[in-house]
Amino acid sequence: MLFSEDDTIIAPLTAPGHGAVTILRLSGSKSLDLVLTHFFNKSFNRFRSLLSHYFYYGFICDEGVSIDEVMVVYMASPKSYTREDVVEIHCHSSVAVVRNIIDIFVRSGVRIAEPGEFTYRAFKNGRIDLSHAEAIADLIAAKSTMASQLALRQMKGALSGRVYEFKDTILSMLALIEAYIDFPEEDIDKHHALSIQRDCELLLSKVEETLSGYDEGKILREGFSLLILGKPNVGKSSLLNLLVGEDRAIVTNIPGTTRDIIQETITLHGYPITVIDTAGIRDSDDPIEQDGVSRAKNQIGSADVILYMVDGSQPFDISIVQDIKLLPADRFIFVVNKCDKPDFDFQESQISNFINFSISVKENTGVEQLINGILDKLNLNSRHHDESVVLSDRRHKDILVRCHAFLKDFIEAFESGHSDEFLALHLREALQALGEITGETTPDDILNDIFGRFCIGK
Ligand SMILES: Nc1nc2c(c(=O)[nH]1)N(C=O)[C@@H](CNc1ccc(C(=O)N[C@@H](CCC(=O)O)C(=O)O)cc1)CN2
Ligand SMILES: Nc1nc2c(ncn2[C@@H]2O[C@H](COP(=O)(O)OP(=O)(O)OP(=O)(O)O)[C@@H](O)[C@H]2O)c(=O)[nH]1
Ligand SMILES: [Mg+2]
Repeated sequence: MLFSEDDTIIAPLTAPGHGAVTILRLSGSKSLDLVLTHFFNKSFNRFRSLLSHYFYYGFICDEGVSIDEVMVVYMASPKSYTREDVVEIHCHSSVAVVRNIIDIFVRSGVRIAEPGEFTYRAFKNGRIDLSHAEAIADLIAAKSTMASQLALRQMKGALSGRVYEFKDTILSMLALIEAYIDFPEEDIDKHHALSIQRDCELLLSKVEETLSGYDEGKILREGFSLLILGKPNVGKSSLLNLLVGEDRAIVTNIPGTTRDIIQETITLHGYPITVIDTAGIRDSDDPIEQDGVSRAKNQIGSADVILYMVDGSQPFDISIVQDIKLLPADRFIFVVNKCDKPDFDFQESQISNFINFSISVKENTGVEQLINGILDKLNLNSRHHDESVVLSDRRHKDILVRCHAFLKDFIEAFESGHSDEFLALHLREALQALGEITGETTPDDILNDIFGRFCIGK
């Protein structure tokens, strides 16, 4: 059982203790009556009723004692966030005031809402589907403009629109096949068979196209990590500072300056990026520095892109080749720094197998090309600002992969002339999978998990 659904619930929509005003939201059939009992105008008379969607000024009182000066808005069912009667009380943010007002309602039988419970009611009452609810959570968590735009597109139905379109196609194929189930002696006529085959192929390619946007969608939503590795003193921390736009890390000309992992999140070309600066890789007797070096190496497995930086004004250190062997070729870029120095002399042949960029952090040259190189490595430049990307959630991706497999099973069974019942089964499995995106067929434990991730008041 997820949440009980017929009681009236209350929670702050905003974080109490921060800012000037806190919004308390009540949802459920008792909301209006209970607020009317405690809401007085400036002459300290009770309001007899409230018009829906109008702001009212007044005082919340408890047994004749005024608790706070507030604004109240009533949203009559079904034109509200939850589709139930909703009343918002906009009160002052004092922790004491907020607690006192909530207490008044709890004493009258109102329950404190669980995280995600208002949105769950909006879902249960059919105002939004599940992918819309998930998009609301994404929007709240969005760290960059592009991530918030992506969430907003999903909220407006970009993903569910596609899912409903897929379902319609499957339903019409199913209708044709089911029509034949009642006449087992009849074979599917050529014309129908051709149209089923064509529809299914087209559908498969649309599902594939949607899936192909996932990598970019995931990066838009969650960003990616950029790990900076290299020998000591090559300019790793200087690059971090340049990208972040402030002196975040200590920079000195003493090799071994950085010891710990330093990470900062920035936005480049709209993508949220976590830049990770590390200790220079070398053998050292200093246990602190050694620990720093192993921390640096531990990041390799999880980083999305790895910059390996060398100092082009120094003779090529052969142990660089050893370092590079640790790095996954598909995720790493070689950067030669300090190209401003007169003794800069880097022999490309030494690393000719790798994509490489010459830069000067000091003079900020070559850095924009490097950034483009990083985005290329993640295939982001080519599809920049692509409105067609609608898939960013692992759950949705896994469902579409399952749906694709069921459709493949179907078309194979169809071409091998399996029974109509068997064919219909594959199509129903595909429909069932799609319903988990929009919420019609999502198991309760997954719903619990999704709504449990919301913050209080949502
Ligand atoms: N004061 C306040 N600000 C807020 C919210 C809120 O609930 N209260 N929101 C959320 O927490 C967000 C806005 N989202 C909302 C989404 C739907 C409805 C709503 O009432 N929808 C109805 C009626 C629409 C209409 O009036 O045309 C519906 O879709 O049927 C309200 C807010 C952000 N700002
Ligand atoms: N000429 C020149 N000097 C640079 C450049 N980038 C960094 N430096 C200098 O190189 C020295 C080392 O820079 P850091 O950024 O501390 O190097 P690091 O790789 O973080 O060093 P560790 O933390 O010791 O591993 C500093 O004196 C920087 O000012 C560059 O592009 N050109
Ligand atoms: Mg450093």
